[in-house]
Amino acid sequence: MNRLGLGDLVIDVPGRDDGRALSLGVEPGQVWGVLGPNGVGKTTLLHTLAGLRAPRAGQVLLDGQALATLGRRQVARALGLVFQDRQDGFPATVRETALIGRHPWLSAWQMEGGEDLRLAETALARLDVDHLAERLVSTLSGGERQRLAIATVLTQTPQIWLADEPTNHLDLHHQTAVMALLAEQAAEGRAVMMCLHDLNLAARWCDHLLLLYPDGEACWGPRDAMLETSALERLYGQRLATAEVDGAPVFVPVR
Ligand SMILES: Nc1ncnc2c1ncn2[C@@H]1O[C@H](COP(=O)(O)OP(=O)(O)OP(=O)(O)O)[C@@H](O)[C@H]1O
Repeated sequence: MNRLGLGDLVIDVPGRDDGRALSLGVEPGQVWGVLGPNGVGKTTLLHTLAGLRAPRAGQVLLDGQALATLGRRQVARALGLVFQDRQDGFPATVRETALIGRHPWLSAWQMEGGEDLRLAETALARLDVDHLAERLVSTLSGGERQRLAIATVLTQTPQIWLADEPTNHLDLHHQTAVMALLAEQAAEGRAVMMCLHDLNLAARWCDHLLLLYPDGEACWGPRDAMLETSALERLYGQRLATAEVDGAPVFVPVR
């Protein structure tokens, strides 16, 4: 299952009137960025797409089938989630945590095998946390935890990535490495949708954008059509100066 559909989807943002219904498809090979100010509903949207929260109206579709009608294991194999709230349930090492990504693929009492371990080791190395494999997760820094969360989803091998601020806590080098990884996932035929606060990362790495406005309005489409300065200024309530660097637009807040 590698196509995510939003069919007249109205997300349930507490205390807010219904916003514009969202109708779009996140196709294999596409990288979608969701942009909007604090509290507009970006996380709520991703949670709804993951089936963790019911929409007010409309539906989420995987390959045209309503998410609500699919089995949990089927959904867990298809969707990889990089979300913000992570709790340390019990003491686990970095390697053990990455291997949790294989659980949708194993039966209830099946132990991880050699191929599972290989996938985890490759993912840990890709996210530059392989040297921490024996460490307890509780001892990791914020950025190391974030990279482990992404390595765990990479170990899972989902066809669709849903990521809530995947560059959170990351230094500049690791921000770029993670965006490159997500772009690579798309180039290999997977679909990616992520929330971002950094407009410039979105402008450089996403090919489609969904803009969520505080009044419930929304617009979406190919990146170049969405990166209109006046629309972005209205989105954030912030004046912006623009330049072009390295072939991509760069937006800088104006005091
Ligand atoms: N359980 C809840 N009870 C009440 N309000 C909630 C609850 N969960 C979310 N909200 C509210 O819903 C709105 C949307 O929240 P959401 O986390 O989706 O926003 P966001 O766009 O991801 O914000 P941010 O950029 O700050 O991460 C916010 O105003 C938030 O306070």
